[in-house]
Amino acid sequence: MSKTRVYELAKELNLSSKDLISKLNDLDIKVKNHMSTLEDEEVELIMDLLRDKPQQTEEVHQKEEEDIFEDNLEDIEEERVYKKSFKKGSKKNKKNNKKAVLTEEKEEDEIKIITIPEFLTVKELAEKMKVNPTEIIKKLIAKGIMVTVNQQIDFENAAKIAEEYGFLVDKEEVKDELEMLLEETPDDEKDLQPRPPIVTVMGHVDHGKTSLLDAIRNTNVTMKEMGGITQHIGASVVEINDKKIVFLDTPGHEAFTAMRARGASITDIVVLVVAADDGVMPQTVEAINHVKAANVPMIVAINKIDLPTANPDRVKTELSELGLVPEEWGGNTICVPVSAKKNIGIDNLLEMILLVAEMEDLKANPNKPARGTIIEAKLEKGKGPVATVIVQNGTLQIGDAILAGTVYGKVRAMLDDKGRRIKKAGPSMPVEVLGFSEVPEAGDKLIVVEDEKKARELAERRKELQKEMELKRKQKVSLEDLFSQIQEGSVKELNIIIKADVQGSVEALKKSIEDLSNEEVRIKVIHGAVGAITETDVMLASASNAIIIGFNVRPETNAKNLAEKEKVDIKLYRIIYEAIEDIKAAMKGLLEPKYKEVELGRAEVRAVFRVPGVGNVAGCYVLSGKILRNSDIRVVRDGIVVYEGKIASLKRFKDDVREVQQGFECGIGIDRFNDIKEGDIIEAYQMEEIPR
Ligand SMILES: Nc1nc2c(ncn2[C@@H]2O[C@H](COP(=O)(O)OP(=O)(O)OP(=O)(O)O)[C@@H](O)[C@H]2O)c(=O)[nH]1
Repeated sequence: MSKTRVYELAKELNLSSKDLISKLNDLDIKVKNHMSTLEDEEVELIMDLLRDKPQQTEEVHQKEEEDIFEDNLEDIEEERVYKKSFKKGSKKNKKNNKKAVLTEEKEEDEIKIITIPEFLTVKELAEKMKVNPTEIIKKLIAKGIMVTVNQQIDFENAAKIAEEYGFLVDKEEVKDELEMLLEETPDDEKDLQPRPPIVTVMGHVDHGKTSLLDAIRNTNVTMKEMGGITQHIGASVVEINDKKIVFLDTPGHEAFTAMRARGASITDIVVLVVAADDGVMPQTVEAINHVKAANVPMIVAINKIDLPTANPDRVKTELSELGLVPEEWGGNTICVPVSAKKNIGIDNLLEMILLVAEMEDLKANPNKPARGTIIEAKLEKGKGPVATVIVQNGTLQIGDAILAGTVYGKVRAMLDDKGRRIKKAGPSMPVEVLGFSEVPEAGDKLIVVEDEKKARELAERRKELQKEMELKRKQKVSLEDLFSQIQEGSVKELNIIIKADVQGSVEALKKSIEDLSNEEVRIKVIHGAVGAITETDVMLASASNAIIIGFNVRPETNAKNLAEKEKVDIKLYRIIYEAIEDIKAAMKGLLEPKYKEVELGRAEVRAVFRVPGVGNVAGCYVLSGKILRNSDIRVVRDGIVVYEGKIASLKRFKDDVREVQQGFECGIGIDRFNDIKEGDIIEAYQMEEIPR
């Protein structure tokens, strides 16, 4: 018995295969695609039913046949290419130690996200999902959509297919001209040339960051030849073995993370200074955590080795305890002993920086218009707005039309770090640029555009957009919406910063919180330390999209304001169990806070009076908001909560009052708390029910 293929019958009936398939399906005759075969009875049945139906033109048929032919050919080709690329892909992935992509054996529970534009070809969709395009064509045909690999399908159909493969689908946003300009087109490998590394120095207070930077600048041969005149432009260039290294002049992880939070990650290598006589200190740990979060390579400079009390081995032991095992002990942390004061080991340190730079394979394309980042900017008398730019790719030249944030201009003059006028600045080079219309902001990206008119136009457009953007500003992850973000697939890793009153609590919280990781979300404590929540913590949270958990500590006022601005979620707890329960509940989507704390005001204790029969009364000045007689209060000493309770008495002079406003003095007696001290902050708050 001969078998008829769907497309043959379609031709016979002058129908498109798509129409025929849908009719067959209506008749409960299940066929998958145009290549499926039909039994004779089925052919007869359909012929009977469709005999009188309108005819399809010959051209449509011709086209369809051609498509099918082309389709089959391309399928074979695609299959070949696909197999090849898959083999290559998996090898490469293995090498890069990345998660294996796609495939027959892909993990079932892995969350896969795909971004699909308004229109894309079957081939593009197949590449995005790393599946065989033939499979997609089959699925589309089954839906009655006849396409070939190179034909476009719309977002809706592509999304349906992607969902069948278990992908979570995101729609690619249409980018406007500004965004397109900001997006850098990747360079061809052949156009890339090595560029100098950009280095930031970090470390604990007084461990010698500034001295080390000075020593580095002074050992520099070129500098000596030049007579050693440095001009402060925010970064300096040193040369060793004919190779350049760029040092950012503002040491410390605060500046580093603040830039990162603004999306300006310019540091290639970090030099962590640890004093050999003092060892690893709290800010050393903080710096390490900031660097780890940014995933930047780090070299340790063990400083002050000239001191008789220096103990480099102790530093190495302490570093090892933090997971930074020195190379000489079998690890991969480069440690260089130095003395900034006595000029020992500086050259060695510079050589190590070059070595790491080489391993990092830092490259850029000097032969194209520049892109860079503003690292400092100010208004200077006689010069107008000046800004230091670090060129990150391309070359900046005199006369270039530039755009940085909402500021535009034309490069009128450029000065290098030695104060010399220069005409062009290549990759990694810091230069002071004159010619901006206004003072740009540090952290702004600088791009070169075709002419000044365009730069001005774009700057103005950006100003308008800025207001909108301010509103739409990327909402960081918060505990309340964690669950929906997990479901959307936008959160796979939840970063947390822990600040607590004692180290024991930091450790306990860290352990219990990290244990909550499941297959959907990995919880990672990126930083944990003792003390109040600072602006730096908020910046780190902002840069790493983290939530801050404060245990028995409070945010500093500036940190609180910054958190609001940066949309960083700060959660404060007094009981470890509650913190853990909240995160657990948030991960399951069950977190429904019924009450919210509303701050009323803050008062500073300026004097403490002993009132016989009553106890201690705090003479206070209301710094902000107001203090209510019936408000809940907490006493905060150096950022740490020392007591929580109620007000026992609130007085203005001798009179009992119901409230005291900002800017007034008052006497506050605290219920069951006598240990009040000068300098304490009394925070007044109320619990408000949150409507569901
Ligand atoms: N003996 C000795 N003293 C050093 C060395 N390096 C720095 N110092 C001293 O250590 C002190 C602190 O050095 P700075 O360079 O100011 O340290 P810093 O890390 O920049 O300090 P902050 O900017 O306050 O964080 C100064 O008194 C320096 O003279 C060194 O190699 N040996």
